[in-house]
Amino acid sequence: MKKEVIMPSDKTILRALAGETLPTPPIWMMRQAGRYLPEYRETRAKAGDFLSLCYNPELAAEVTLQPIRRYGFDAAILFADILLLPQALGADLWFVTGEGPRLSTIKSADELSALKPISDIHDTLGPVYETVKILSEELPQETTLIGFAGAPWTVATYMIAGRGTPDQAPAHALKEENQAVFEGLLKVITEGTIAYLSRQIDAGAEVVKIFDSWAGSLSGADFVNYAVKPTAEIVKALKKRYPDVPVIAFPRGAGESYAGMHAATGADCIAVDDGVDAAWVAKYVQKDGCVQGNLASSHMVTGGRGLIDETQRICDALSGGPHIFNLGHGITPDADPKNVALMIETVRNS
Ligand SMILES: Cc1c2[nH]c(c1CCC(=O)O)Cc1[nH]c(c(CCC(=O)O)c1C)Cc1[nH]c(c(CCC(=O)O)c1C)Cc1[nH]c(c(C)c1CCC(=O)O)C2
Repeated sequence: MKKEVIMPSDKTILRALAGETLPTPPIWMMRQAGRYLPEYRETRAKAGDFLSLCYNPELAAEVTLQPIRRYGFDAAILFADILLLPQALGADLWFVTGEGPRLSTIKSADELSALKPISDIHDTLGPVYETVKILSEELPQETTLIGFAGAPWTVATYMIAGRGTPDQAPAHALKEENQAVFEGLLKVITEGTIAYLSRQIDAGAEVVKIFDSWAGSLSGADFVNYAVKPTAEIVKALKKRYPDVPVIAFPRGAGESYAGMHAATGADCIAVDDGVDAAWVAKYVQKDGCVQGNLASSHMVTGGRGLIDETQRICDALSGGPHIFNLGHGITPDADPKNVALMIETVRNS
């Protein structure tokens, strides 16, 4: 039988990113490959630990595909982590079970200059590009492949503190106490991210997303200089090389500063967290282009009528423009896989 050929422009995620208002929003979910899925836990156990999974192209591709098989999401996101880039730059990286990441820290000019040159990062990141390549061959043809990296500020907060922090205090302290080292580190991460995302695109990523998970802890001029500008620089460099590859920017916690972010960053789509109301997003953000979001991930734990009503409310509020349905942040390990199916069913019948 002749296989129906789906052109890239028929992929719903790419159509939304190009600015099209679709009758039903396409959907994917942050951390869709993760610990809430028994099949993920099984593959992770086979890999040994989280980082071994990230650097094993066959198994990383397998966990990326699991939520696509189970749910038929419209996009797959490469399975990797934003902290692989610091590791590729020479930082030590390990994960403490139940606690999160640990890294060697960068706080001085000497530590900054001891990082590897950008051209060396691909030695470490090669397996990630291989994962992308496998996925671009194995994904269903209607599924869009998203590559990603962390935004410089967010990655810097981990490199400076050596771990996740509730308030990013060590990064704020370095910013005040040694601006040259702080800005030098952002510059290295910015250049590394451009190189890293370029290789992901070369390997087959059709969209890239920049995660600025801690953007919300910057305010005023700092928000502009350290969240908006580095992301804008990455977008500009990628657009120059790959004018047709859409970029999603996620300045989490930006609040009112989400307004104007399309123009400020040059991104095709702004992902919004659940700290802003969908009706507000429609009026002040979606008027400028595609938006992605923003169901609170707690609904994946609680489910029921609350999940259905809130999903419908978000779909309705954002139905007048380009919208990709997603959570406001990653799904948590305690989520019930049945609630994910309920969310998808609700979106597709909205
Ligand atoms: C800040 C950040 C990190 N990583 C990431 C961010 C930005 C997004 C966000 O704010 O959540 C991004 C990320 N991390 C992971 C992905 C894969 C793709 C996806 O499914 O979204 C993506 C896009 C896998 C992962 N990254 C991590 C896991 C869990 C690891 C495990 O299996 O034990 C997964 C599936 C580990 C990780 N990685 C990181 C932390 C703080 C942790 C520990 C917290 C936790 O355990 O959830 C750093």
